[in-house]
Amino acid sequence: MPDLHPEHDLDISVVRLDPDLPLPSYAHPGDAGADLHTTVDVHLAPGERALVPTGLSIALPEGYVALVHPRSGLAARHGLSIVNTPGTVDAGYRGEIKVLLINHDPVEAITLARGDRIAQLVVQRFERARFVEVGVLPESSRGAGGYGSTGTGQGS
Ligand SMILES: O=c1ccn([C@H]2C[C@H](O)[C@@H](COP(=O)(O)OP(=O)(O)OP(=O)(O)O)O2)c(=O)[nH]1
Ligand SMILES: [Mg+2]
Repeated sequence: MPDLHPEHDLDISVVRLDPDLPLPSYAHPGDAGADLHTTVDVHLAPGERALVPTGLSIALPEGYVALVHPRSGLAARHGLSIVNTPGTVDAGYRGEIKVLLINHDPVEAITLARGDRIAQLVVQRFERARFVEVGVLPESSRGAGGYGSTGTGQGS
């Protein structure tokens, strides 16, 4: 798959714990999410969840995080999602990346086969914050408004 901007690519070391399954891969140039595969067959009854192995361990450079996101097609068609979406893979984590899948469909079971694409990994830079305690916060236009404070219509 040709890259849109190969100069922007970031090398990430990957160990395949299951050498028969592929590395994470982007379906199209410019995609944010690289697909992850299950190494096992999975059967999820309605409402059931399972921690599913991907057969991958990675070493992210410091200052990067990998987020495990659901795939929208599986979500729309079958109600498949991730309990802790997005899952957070820390830069120091060397264990196997796992996906906490859940079947949100009220009646249909979901069956996945070893090798199926179950989630997508988005690699991002992040800021490490220093939490500086103060007595009073600077004012802002929003203030403490939230949870629907601006309404649900077309606006003012
Ligand atoms: O969807 C996920 C979420 C996390 N992890 C791995 C990588 C991450 O670095 C580690 C810990 O995740 P998190 O911090 O979300 O879990 P925790 O419950 O806070 O556990 P811990 O106390 O180990 O941080 O588990 C995954 O493989 N998949
Ligand atoms: Mg944690």
